[in-house]
Amino acid sequence: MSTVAQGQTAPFAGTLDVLSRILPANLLKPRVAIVCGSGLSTLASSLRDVVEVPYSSLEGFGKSTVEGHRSALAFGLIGEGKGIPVVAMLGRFHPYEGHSLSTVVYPIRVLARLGVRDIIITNAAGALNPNLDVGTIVSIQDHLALPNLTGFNPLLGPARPNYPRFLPLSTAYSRPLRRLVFLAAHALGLPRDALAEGTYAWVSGPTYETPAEGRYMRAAGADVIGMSTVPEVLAAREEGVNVCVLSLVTNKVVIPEYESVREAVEAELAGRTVEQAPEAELSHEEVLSVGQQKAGVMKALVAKLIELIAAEQ
Ligand SMILES: O=P(O)(O)O[C@@H]1C[C@H](O)[C@@H](CO)O1
Ligand code: HPA
Repeated sequence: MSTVAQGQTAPFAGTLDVLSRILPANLLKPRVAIVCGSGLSTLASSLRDVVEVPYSSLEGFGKSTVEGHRSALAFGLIGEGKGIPVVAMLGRFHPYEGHSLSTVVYPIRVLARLGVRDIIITNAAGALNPNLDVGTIVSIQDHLALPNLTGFNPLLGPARPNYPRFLPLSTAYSRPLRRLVFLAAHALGLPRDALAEGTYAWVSGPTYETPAEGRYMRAAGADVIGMSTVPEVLAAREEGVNVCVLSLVTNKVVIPEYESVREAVEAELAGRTVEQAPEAELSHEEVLSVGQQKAGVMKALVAKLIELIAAEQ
C-alpha cells in the first residue's frame, strides 16, 4: 500500500478496480457517503448487507492512526426495500498524523469517482460559542480555515484539466442539504436545542487551543473548532459533490477570562483571598467518550437525512 504524495498522480484506476472486484453490483455505486468523525464509527451501524473493505487493501489509502478511527470503508444499504446504497469511511486521515494533504483527501476523490453525489462529513469538535452545550449537533454553514489562507490547502498545485482553478466556497455547505438536516431533526422529534447552526474553524492540531487562541477564533466568528473536515470539504466541492457537515460538540473550549497572577499574589500578601477559577485541560479520551455516548442521536439524524435525500430524487 502506498499513499499519495503531493503532486503525484493518484492511483484511481487500481483502487476502483479492487472495489469493483470485491463489491456486489447493488453496493458498487453508492449514492451518499458518510465520513465518521472521532468516536463516531457507529454511524455506519445503520447500514445493512455491509461489506467492509480495509484501507490496507486499497492503493492510495493511508492508515488512520488516531484512537476512535478505524481503517475501512463500509458499503451497505439504508432504508426499507431495495435500500439506498451508502458508503461510510470508518476513520479519516488528519494532516497532524503525518499524512500529506493529498492522502487526506484521496478517499473523497475515490468516493466521487464511485458516483457519490452527497457527502455527510461528521466530526467531533470543541465549542467556542458559549451557547453550545456538550452533545449539541451543529449543522455547519461556513468555515474559517487559517491553514488554507496561509498556504496549507489541498488544492494547491498545477491546474488540471476539467477542474476549476479558483474554486468558489461561498456556497460550499449545500443549503438544500442543510434544509434536509433540519427536516430530519423535526421528523425525529429532536428538541430544538439538540441541533444548532454554526461556523467550523479548522486548525492543524495536534495541540488543543491555548485560551488566547480560543478567544481569537471565537472573536473571528467561529462557533466550533476541530482538526479535520475542511480539506475533505474542499476536495468534495472540487469533485462536484454536495457537502453537508455535522459537528458533535464533545467539549467546551477552555477560554477562561484573563486572570492576573500578580493581582492574586498582591491580594495574598495583603492577607486577602481572591477566587481563581479551577484550571482545566482537555484530553482526546474526553472527546472520544463524549463522542461515543452521544453518537446515538447523530446516527439517527444521519440515517433520516439519507432517507430524505433519497426521497427528494
Ligand atoms: O476526526 P475528528 O475531527 O472527528 O477528530 C477530532 C479532532 C482531532 O482529530 C481529535 C481531537 O480530540 O478529535
Ligand atoms: N479543539 C480542537 N479539536 C477538537 C476539539 C477542540 O476543543 N474537540 C474535539 N476536537
